[in-house]
Amino acid sequence: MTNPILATHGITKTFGALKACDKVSIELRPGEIHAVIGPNGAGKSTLIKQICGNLTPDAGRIELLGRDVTGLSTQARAGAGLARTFQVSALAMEDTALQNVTLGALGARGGAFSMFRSALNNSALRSTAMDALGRVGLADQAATRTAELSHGQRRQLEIAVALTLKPKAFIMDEPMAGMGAEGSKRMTGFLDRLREQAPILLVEHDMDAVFALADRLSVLVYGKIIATGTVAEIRANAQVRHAYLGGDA
Ligand SMILES: Nc1ncnc2c1ncn2[C@@H]1O[C@H](COP(=O)(O)OP(=O)(O)OP(=O)(O)O)[C@@H](O)[C@H]1O
Repeated sequence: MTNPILATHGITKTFGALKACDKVSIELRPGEIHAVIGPNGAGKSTLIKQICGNLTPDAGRIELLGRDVTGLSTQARAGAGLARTFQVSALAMEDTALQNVTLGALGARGGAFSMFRSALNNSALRSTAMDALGRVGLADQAATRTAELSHGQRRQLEIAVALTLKPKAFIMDEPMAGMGAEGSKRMTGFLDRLREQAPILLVEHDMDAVFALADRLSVLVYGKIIATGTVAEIRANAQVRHAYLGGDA
């Protein structure tokens, strides 16, 4: 089997007496969307925070492209290719779409933030940024102020910023949150195409989106993965139906 792009090996995190993550092992393979689902408080955010470096596991390790990144900072992990999106929007609303992505590309090149205005005229950065905008379908909006973009377009713009870092894996935290039915449908189509750029570890409560997108799902309940499998396997899993999806799922 192909080597995973990202893997956790038995990561565990306790808060006092609570095991929020209990020996969680999960793999993200090339080209796949792997969804992590589970009831509120199951430990999904705790898992993502450990993968991205916002929380240190008590035990276990995290590997990106076979390299142990457990001890690395969030920035070092981002530099190594881990792109987390939708946690907090870092977009500058008064800047254009192109300016926002150019600043992202500047970050990718390790430039000092104070130099950023002159970077907006740097043609290499500009072409990297235009390429990223094109890849998320926002080339026509390059000169549009970010504040004028729709909610869904801003999410696409955040992904364009992430693309300038040449991500090896996307970690997405509820990309459908705050979207209406139409927006969710558009976003689903968008993420379906995005997996060609890098595989996606997806935490999402919108089950229609999850079932439409996920190649594999892992079900987290009380900090433990109770099942990993395809949509069909998970739907048919009696333990999952009992613990999470409800008898009729
Ligand atoms: N910093 C913390 N200190 C203490 N307990 C915490 C902390 N962070 C999370 N928890 C607890 O750990 C458990 C898992 O929380 P977590 O936020 O990871 O769940 P979740 O699956 O992401 O939930 P949701 O779907 O509601 O976002 C919960 O019981 C939560 O109250």
